[in-house]
Amino acid sequence: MAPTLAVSFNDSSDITDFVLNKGNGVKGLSDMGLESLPKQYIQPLEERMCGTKIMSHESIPIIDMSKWDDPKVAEAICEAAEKWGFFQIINHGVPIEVLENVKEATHQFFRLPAEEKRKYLKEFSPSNNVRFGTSFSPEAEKALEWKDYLSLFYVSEDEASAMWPAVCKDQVLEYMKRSEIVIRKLLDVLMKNLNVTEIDETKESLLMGSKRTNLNYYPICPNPELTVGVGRHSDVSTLTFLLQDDIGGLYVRGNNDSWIHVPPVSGSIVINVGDALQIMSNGRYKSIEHRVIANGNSNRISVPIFINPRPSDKISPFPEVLASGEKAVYKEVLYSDYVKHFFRKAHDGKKTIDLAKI
Ligand SMILES: COc1cc(/C=C/C(=O)SCCNC(=O)CCNC(=O)[C@H](O)C(C)(C)COP(=O)(O)OP(=O)(O)OC[C@H]2O[C@@H](n3cnc4c(N)ncnc43)[C@H](O)[C@@H]2OP(=O)(O)O)ccc1O
Ligand SMILES: O=C(O)CCC(=O)C(=O)O
Ligand SMILES: [Fe+2]
Repeated sequence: MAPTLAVSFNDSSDITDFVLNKGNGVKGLSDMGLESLPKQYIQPLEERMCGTKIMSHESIPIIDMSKWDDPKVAEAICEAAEKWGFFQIINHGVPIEVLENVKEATHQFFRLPAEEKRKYLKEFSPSNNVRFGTSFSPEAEKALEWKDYLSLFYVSEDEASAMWPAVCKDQVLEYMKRSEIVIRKLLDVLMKNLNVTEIDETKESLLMGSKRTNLNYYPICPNPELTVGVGRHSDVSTLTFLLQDDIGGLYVRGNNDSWIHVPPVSGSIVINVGDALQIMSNGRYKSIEHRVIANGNSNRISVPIFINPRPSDKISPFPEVLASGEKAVYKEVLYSDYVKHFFRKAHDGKKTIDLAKI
């Protein structure tokens, strides 16, 4: 039997208030045992999964990083970034315990009462670097997405210790610290393949000058087929380092309008190319559209680390890539302008990158 409803809604503005302003998020709706999806969450037919072509026999590459020095590993990484924009890594060196701890900390944060989580809404958060929210860009969206999140922009250990929620800060910091070695290795390999032989201070800033970790929570949804967890988008990062749990539901755009599932692989990390790297590589590495479905039976979490340029960096194709006479297909853009452009509209596939196209 569904639990008794502690809150009842008279109209749709009550739901918006409950979810967005009171800090209950969609988890609050789900926990109430809501029997049907509120109309704000009903996505247009073309954004739903039904009727789309799913390539169940295809899968993105899984790359074993244990033999790191083997040139075949480097080759596989570069090929995956060029062809797929998405791959999974196993035996990457981040201890399983660190991954398990950050997943548990994510559950702990979302289990907090709404009054606690509400303290991190944009209007109340003690820091602009800590933000609890729901959907993606609710003011800009015609239909909302069935997801809550906590977004943590990394400035320093001290700032994080002072400002990030106590239930998850140590676990997220450890996860970010342990992932850094892997991220550097990946970027090293990807850069060598572009004839960028040295990652100096300027390049280091452009490739990995800022980091943001999101804790994503997708609660059980009463009508998952009518909505989305996350709509079609490409990330605006250089690379995204994504930990998912064992539920599944992430899909990547394949050829000819098809979609390919990214199956949970125990201990693995999903890596994807973001728009910033597509721009800096002049299109050699591709940021691929992806989306997450809603689930009717299980709560799902994921923990992406977005590795980005600094907000004050100007990004454009690297000179090394254009040295052989290749024509630039992207112009220079200020990275913070690019990110603001992304956040000020609803998810819209690959459209953000049009801002940088020549
Ligand atoms: C949330 O669901 C998501 C998220 C994603 C994210 C994918 C990524 O690739 S994130 C990588 C983002 N890059 C960075 O964080 C780079 C460094 N940061 C910056 O450049 C700046 O912090 C900034 C993001 C540009 C914010 O600049 P600031 O000048 O401080 O301006 P604000 O007023 O704070 O924000 C501008 C505008 O963006 C909205 N916004 C900012 N941060 C977030 C956030 N973490 N989550 C959601 N929205 C955010 C903010 O509300 C402002 O909009 P207004 O309409 O209020 O003006 C992928 C998929 C998902 O589903
Ligand atoms: O939850 C996932 O698996 C992916 C989430 C995502 O695409 C994002 O946060 O950018
Ligand atoms: Fe994403």
